[in-house]
Amino acid sequence: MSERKPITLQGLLDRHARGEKIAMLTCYDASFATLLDDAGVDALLVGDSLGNVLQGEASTVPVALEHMVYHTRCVARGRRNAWLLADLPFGSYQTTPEAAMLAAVELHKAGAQMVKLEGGGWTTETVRFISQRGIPVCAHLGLTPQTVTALSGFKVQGRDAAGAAKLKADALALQEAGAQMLVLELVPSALAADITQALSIPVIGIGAGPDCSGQVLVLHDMLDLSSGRRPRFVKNFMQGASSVQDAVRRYVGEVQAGTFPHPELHGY
Ligand SMILES: Nc1nc(=O)c2c([nH]1)NC[C@@H]1CN(c3ccc(C(=O)N[C@@H](CCC(=O)O)C(=O)O)cc3)CN21
Ligand SMILES: CC(C)C(=O)C(=O)O
Ligand SMILES: [Mg+2]
Repeated sequence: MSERKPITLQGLLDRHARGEKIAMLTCYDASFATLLDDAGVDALLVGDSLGNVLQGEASTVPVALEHMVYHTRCVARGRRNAWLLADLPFGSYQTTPEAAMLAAVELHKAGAQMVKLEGGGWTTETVRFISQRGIPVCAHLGLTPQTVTALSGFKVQGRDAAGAAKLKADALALQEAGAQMLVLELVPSALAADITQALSIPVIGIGAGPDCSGQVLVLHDMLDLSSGRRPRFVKNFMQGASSVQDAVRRYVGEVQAGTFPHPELHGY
């Protein structure tokens, strides 16, 4: 692994063009950044899920920009080669594209190579604004946890024909607006496959079936460190693993081979 070179945006898009799956995990500190990177993880996401797994909050809503900047800096110091993304937290991009840009600049200066924001059609203007000004953007559709209140819970999205059509139209609009990656969360596998086929940018799934361009999980979930109920899309990679490093290597191997997620065990 040590001969790996830092992944650039072009390198990531080239891998996608060759049909290689992208293995992403969330990461919040320097120690794990180095471990995950050495285990072959392609992309590290400083997720606002740190609100849940680090801060003990019930949702990602309370997470502040300063928290995201702090953890992005921690991960950036430990990272060697993996592509580094960070979530724009709730409130930092909803008001205006200008406000979103200022928040994106803070994350970018802290080391994030790409910023991720949640939401459909209304975010296209913001995605265009940020990406045109030099910071790569990842969109996030399907279950958007920051709007869990309005969505009335953590539920599968795009189940009916109208919802599915809206999701696909939003995905195409976001790609057109300059998004260079899309996270698709908690949608039926067939819909995720259809959207992945329709887009040229990589689509990273979480609870979206095996036919995406790559996968992401929350680190604490796949290492079985999250107490309580686990969503069905999670697999415990510590089961049968000899170490954390081994568990992460297995995750990378299964994502690259297309054997995780299993359509019946982890799909909708
Ligand atoms: N630890 C952790 N893991 C995550 O995957 C995660 C976070 N935190 N925080 C932010 C969001 C919230 N996410 C969630 C939260 C709950 C469900 C959930 O309860 N899913 C159920 C019901 C789905 C349904 O049937 O509608 C499931 O069985 O998957 C899914 C995703 C994903 N993200
Ligand atoms: C689950 C991923 C996609 C995320 O947004 C997060 O960890 O915050
Ligand atoms: Mg997030």
